[in-house]
Amino acid sequence: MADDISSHSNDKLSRRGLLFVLSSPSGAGKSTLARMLLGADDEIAMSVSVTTRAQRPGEEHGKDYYFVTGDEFEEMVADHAFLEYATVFGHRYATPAAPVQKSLEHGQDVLFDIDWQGTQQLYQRAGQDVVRVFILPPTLAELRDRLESRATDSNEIIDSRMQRATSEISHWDGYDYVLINDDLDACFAKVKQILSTERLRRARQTGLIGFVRDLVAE
Ligand SMILES: Nc1ncnc2c1ncn2[C@@H]1O[C@H](COP(=O)(O)OP(=O)(O)OP(=O)(O)O)[C@@H](O)[C@H]1O
Ligand SMILES: Nc1nc2c(ncn2[C@@H]2O[C@H](COP(=O)(O)O)[C@@H](O)[C@H]2O)c(=O)[nH]1
Repeated sequence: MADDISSHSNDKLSRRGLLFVLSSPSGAGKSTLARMLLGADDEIAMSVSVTTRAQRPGEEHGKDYYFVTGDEFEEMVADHAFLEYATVFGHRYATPAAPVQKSLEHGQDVLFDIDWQGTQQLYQRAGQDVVRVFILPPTLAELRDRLESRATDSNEIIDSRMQRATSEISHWDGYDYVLINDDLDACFAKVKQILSTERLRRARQTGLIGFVRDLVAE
């Protein structure tokens, strides 16, 4: 296991940046939106998760996920290396703490593509620093179409993801924003808008734009 994802000090998690979460039922488009955001915004870094699921064609270890065995995963749990972890579709997924801490220390916001269980855990730990965005497909039929046309999963896996979709959608009220990803560009524009609004809100809270207040007071 790479040192950069397993060595950490959880209790020193810096609070300077935003933890920006995108969740959705599988296939609604959160990874696509995440990629677009990373390409458009230098001030946000992706949190690369650890998983025990098999690598898909085209996925890169360390870029899309850190692919580990079940034993390696449980060792990292025992070492308190994770900010959150959950079982999704029968596989283990987790957010390594060390890279998140590093990004925050460098003044970057951090982007998470995690499920509702991980979002709840992150929110319990980091509270107001977390911005939670839930992405919905326009319809369940369209969700299936997207999973099929992505062509990364067998029919059996697609069926199981569709079966889980309704229960995942039932957690929408644990989120700060809910967006329908019908038109991709329109949805992306809303994601960017949410991020910039939340950055401004945070800057107001932390006094980073105190100089504006000083100017007005003069
Ligand atoms: N608005 C959209 N209209 C049509 N197709 C879309 C739209 N958004 C995403 N897609 C396509 O849908 C498929 C699923 O998208 P994506 O892989 O981003 O979903 P996901 O929510 O990250 O799924 P998972 O949780 O399984 O990783 C991809 O082929 C993507 O190109
Ligand atoms: N709680 C967490 N959920 C995660 C994490 N990384 C990904 N995920 C979620 O798992 C499903 C399936 O993802 P896939 O890439 O196998 O299709 C999806 O809902 C992701 O958001 C994580 O670190 N923690």
